[in-house]
Amino acid sequence: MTATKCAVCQSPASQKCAKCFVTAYCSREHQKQHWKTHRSECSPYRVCHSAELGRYLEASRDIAAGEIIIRDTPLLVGPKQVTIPICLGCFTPVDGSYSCTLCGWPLCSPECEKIVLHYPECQLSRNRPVKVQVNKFMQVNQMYECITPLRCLWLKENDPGKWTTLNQMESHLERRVNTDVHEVNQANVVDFMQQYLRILNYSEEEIHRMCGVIDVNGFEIPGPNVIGLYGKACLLEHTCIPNSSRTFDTHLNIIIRATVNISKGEHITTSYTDPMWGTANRQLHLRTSKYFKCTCDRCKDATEMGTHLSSLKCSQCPSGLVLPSPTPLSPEAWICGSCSVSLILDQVDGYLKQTGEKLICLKDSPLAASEAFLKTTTTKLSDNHYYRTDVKLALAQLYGRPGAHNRQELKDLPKELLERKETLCREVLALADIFCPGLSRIRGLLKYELQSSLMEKHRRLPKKLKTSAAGKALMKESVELLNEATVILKMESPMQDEYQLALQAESDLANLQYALGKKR
Ligand SMILES: C[S@@+](CC[C@H](N)C(=O)[O-])C[C@H]1O[C@@H](n2cnc3c(N)ncnc32)[C@H](O)[C@@H]1O
Repeated sequence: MTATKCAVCQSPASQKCAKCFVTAYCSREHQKQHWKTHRSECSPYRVCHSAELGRYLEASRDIAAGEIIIRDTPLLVGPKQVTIPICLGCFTPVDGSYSCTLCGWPLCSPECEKIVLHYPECQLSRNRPVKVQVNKFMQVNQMYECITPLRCLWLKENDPGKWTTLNQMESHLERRVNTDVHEVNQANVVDFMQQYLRILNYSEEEIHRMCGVIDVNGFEIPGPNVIGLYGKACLLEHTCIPNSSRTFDTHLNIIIRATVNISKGEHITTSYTDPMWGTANRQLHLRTSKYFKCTCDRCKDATEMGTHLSSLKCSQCPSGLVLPSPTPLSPEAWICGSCSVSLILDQVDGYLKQTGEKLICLKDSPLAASEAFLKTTTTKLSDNHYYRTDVKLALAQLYGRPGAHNRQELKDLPKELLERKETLCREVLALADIFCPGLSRIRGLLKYELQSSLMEKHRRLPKKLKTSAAGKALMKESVELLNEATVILKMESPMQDEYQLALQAESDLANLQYALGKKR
């Protein structure tokens, strides 16, 4: 990532731009000469290092919300470790009807055989006396666990620059040894590569290191079951209230944008987990897959910035909330803030596990089952509890969207359900404002849903009320929400459903503006 050649004359460079710390020069004269070109591209970040975080990114100047901070091409992309058989050229599911004529790995067509992405495993799998044979389709197949590590290892001989970048990435290998994940990788990646594919030119340690690099640094690309490794974006540190968002373009480049204004000197952060999860779940995910303990302000605060996203309701006193104590980072018990009643950890974990299982069953049930879940959990979970918020988010999006179990269109939704949609949108949006502030995807989605319910409410007003002060305020709020939703969702990748919603929002906005213009 760090340039070592002068950006002007390509000779060895000893000085770097003091703003971005990325572009390098051999002399002050060449730096001055280059400034006219460099000014517009001067990176808005610099790479820093600390004992706690390792490498991280800091804003080298003020960055405005919405600005692109990083646009990074992948070092490599490959299937996620756990996947059904997919084409190793275009990543669509395969059924075995076509296989690579050179190596035997299933592909979807002869065209995909020519896709360069497939070269690494194709070349490396040819040591076998007979071609690779895959027999299990449409179900998770462990044979694919070796593909992305192989694509990393192949760079050793074929692209030393990328190989160096991969080896600078954190693998946490020493912490993975003797864990379940290491054991599984030994069997499904190392042994499989050495015994089945007969690939013997990489050490066991190198293979395990690449498995670690993928787990710690890989970005899941939405949609095609694919993970990507990116040399710059991997330097983003985690916080539980991030100031950037990520999306991918159709070439699988990653795009990191500021979701809020970031001042010069502030760290640029992302979230490795879902910011709408509660602290215990975020901590568990970070500990077991990224190998660190997050100590951000949110994680240290048992109330999660006053939202009580993880709190329970006390069964012994009317308004008490039960919180992890003495700190959510290492709880020893859960204690009511009002009456001090104490619950042991196993009791809380057991109840949450049971409730989580009920929540999973709601996925294909009628919306009334989700409402019943909210009703029954109201005495035990805080109003904003993450389980309840998860259900509210789903309901906020599903009310007014026709589908299974006779789900109705917005125009047919009974008045009380239209109001319910509005309430749910507002409740979840208030939490997203705190945990995913600014131009985040979830806020864009919720703003779109909220405006649709307000617009429908306005449509149902009697004619004379439409032009009353209340009617106008309703329309004004809807238009503002639609505008904001369009701006946010338009930043999404065209591969994402949200982008389609952005196009819908844009067309709704144009129609609305036309209609309003006509009325004036
Ligand atoms: C994707 S890498 C980030 C770049 C990494 N710091 C480096 O030097 O290559 C993820 C790793 O960075 C470290 N890290 C990121 N965010 C952190 C945080 N908030 N607290 C502590 N460590 C963090 C952890 O070691 C984590 O496994």
